[in-house]
Amino acid sequence: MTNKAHINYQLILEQVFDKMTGLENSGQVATYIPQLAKVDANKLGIHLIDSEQSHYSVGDACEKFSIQSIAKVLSLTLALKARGDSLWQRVGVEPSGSAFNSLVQLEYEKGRPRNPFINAGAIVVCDVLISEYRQPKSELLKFIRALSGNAKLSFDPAVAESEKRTSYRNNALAHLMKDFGNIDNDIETVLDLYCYLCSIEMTCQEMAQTFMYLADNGVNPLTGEVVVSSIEAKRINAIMQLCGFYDEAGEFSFTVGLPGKSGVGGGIIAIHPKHYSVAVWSPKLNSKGNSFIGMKVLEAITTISQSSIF
Ligand SMILES: NC(=O)CC[C@H](N)C(=O)O
Repeated sequence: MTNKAHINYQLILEQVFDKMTGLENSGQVATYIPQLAKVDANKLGIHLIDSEQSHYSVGDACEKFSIQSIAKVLSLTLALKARGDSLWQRVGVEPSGSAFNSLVQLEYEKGRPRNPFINAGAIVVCDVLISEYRQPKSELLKFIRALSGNAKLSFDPAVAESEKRTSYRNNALAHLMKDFGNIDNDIETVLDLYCYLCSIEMTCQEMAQTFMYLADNGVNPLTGEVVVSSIEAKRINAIMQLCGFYDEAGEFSFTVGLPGKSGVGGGIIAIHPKHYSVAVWSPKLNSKGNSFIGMKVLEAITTISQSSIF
């Protein structure tokens, strides 16, 4: 990796953090998963790791939160390792332009989700993981623990069970896809894995570390292990760029200019390939389900440091 030498990221993060405390946050915490509504809405953490493995941190960067849809990048990576290019027969790589849990396109497009980051696509990816692994939950944890360097990372069963009880839309998506022949396994088993996947908890620091393989051509910089080929890392970043924010992917590209992925827990991961990975957490969401302050933080970081991919 090359380094954007001499950028003082710590100073930039502190500047950005101060700027955010003065900003009105008109977002709302997600309440449709009841357990998520219990979070302290005023948290803000940012953590950046550069190409030399230097860490920069401000605010609540060491507090755990529910990573929700950000985990879909990790399940996709594991499924790609198992299936390679044949995975794309089941799920596409086009932006949806729709909400993360929308049903509309799925019927028109015969049960093949537009991409792996909308709920329908991530549910198909979970179906693939169940077909590939005897114990997909442990396999996922093993994979994510190796990336993060933390052998204790885990699911939050309270969040997973809370989501399972209220997962009406995800049930509808899974049933529709089963009808089109795009779900092989039992729907309850698939949704169980999906809800546990979304319930993984991490701190901003752990998240920035976990995703460093996408800043480092597919290599886990902690171990030197090749997680995916550089071509696959490029492709995953490309899908994040185009699909990581649902119907706000254009806005994220426009204002931030990095591949990224959001979750309804208020987290966002963004990658500057070959330079850094940055995680931000602020629980209140805008109307598209993306962290209101998180988007502003990343816009400020790429603007002040003049380091976007564009
Ligand atoms: N955008 C998200 O983070 C959504 C994930 C959430 N678990 C859901 O399925 O609704």
